[in-house]
Amino acid sequence: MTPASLRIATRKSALALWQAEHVAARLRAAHPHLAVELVPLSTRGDEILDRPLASVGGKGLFLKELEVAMAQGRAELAVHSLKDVPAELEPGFVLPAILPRADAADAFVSHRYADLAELPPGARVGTSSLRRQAQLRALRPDLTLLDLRGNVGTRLAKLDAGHYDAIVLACAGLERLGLAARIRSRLAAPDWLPAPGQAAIAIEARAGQPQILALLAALDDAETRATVGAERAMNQALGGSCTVPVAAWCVRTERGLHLTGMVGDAHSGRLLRAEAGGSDAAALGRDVAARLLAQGAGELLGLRD
Ligand SMILES: NCc1[nH]cc(CCC(=O)O)c1CC(=O)O
Repeated sequence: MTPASLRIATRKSALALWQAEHVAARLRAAHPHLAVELVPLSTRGDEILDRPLASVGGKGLFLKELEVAMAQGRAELAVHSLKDVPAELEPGFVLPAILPRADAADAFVSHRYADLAELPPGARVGTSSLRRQAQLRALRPDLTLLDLRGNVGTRLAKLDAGHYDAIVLACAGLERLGLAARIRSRLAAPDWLPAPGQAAIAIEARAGQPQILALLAALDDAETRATVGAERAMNQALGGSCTVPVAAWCVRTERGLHLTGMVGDAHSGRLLRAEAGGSDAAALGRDVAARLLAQGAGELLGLRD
């Protein structure tokens, strides 16, 4: 039986609520008779704010409580930033829809400086992402990298309070929150790569409910699924989650999918890069992962903790 209403489990940050509202609006537009409501919840990833996420460990820190809500029948779906979704889902869960990707670049945000090159030697840059730290180290070994956790608003407030000369955030998050004016410059491919799946919103639901999954699949964007699928397959083959210094960027060209991948070391700034083309997203992801491993990526990934 087709359900008359759907409940969306979401985190309570402004960005998460924006994304859940966006999905709710898209679902109402696709299914005019469907009632859609939000179920805001707190996750461990939101509560632990005093440590870098990489040190908290455990994949899916932002997902667990939302999956519990779905398992207990308190919600039919959850909305996530795809980059926070581990390459391997918990058993019994699927991603019936991946929405069209927004700007996947990172943003350089600063009051005094227009871009990375303008920063004076030793400038203080805030980010707790090992992926961003590794790329900053590689491009500017002189910088002082400082931890910066919290939701987007908290991070901007810490920059505004003078704790940093610049910070790095996702462009997509700033744009969704109406904060695009804070972007001084974009850190983008080919010089800089995003997290696998960055800027894509994913819907998660329990497997085995064909009617519900069919309603949700109406929002799926096949093109985004293919490109982020390659990025996530690469990450999975490297054993990655959002807490390892792995970056990936896949685009569609006239000749098919093209994937560039990177593995870095946040301390030394050593970066390994590989790229390849292909037609099958999963095979392409494994291909680029194998090229990175052949260059010694396993050692870098093992070194990180
Ligand atoms: N880790 C937090 C997170 N998860 C997704 C986004 C941005 C939105 C997106 O990538 O879809 C952010 C904020 C950031 O990295 O600045």
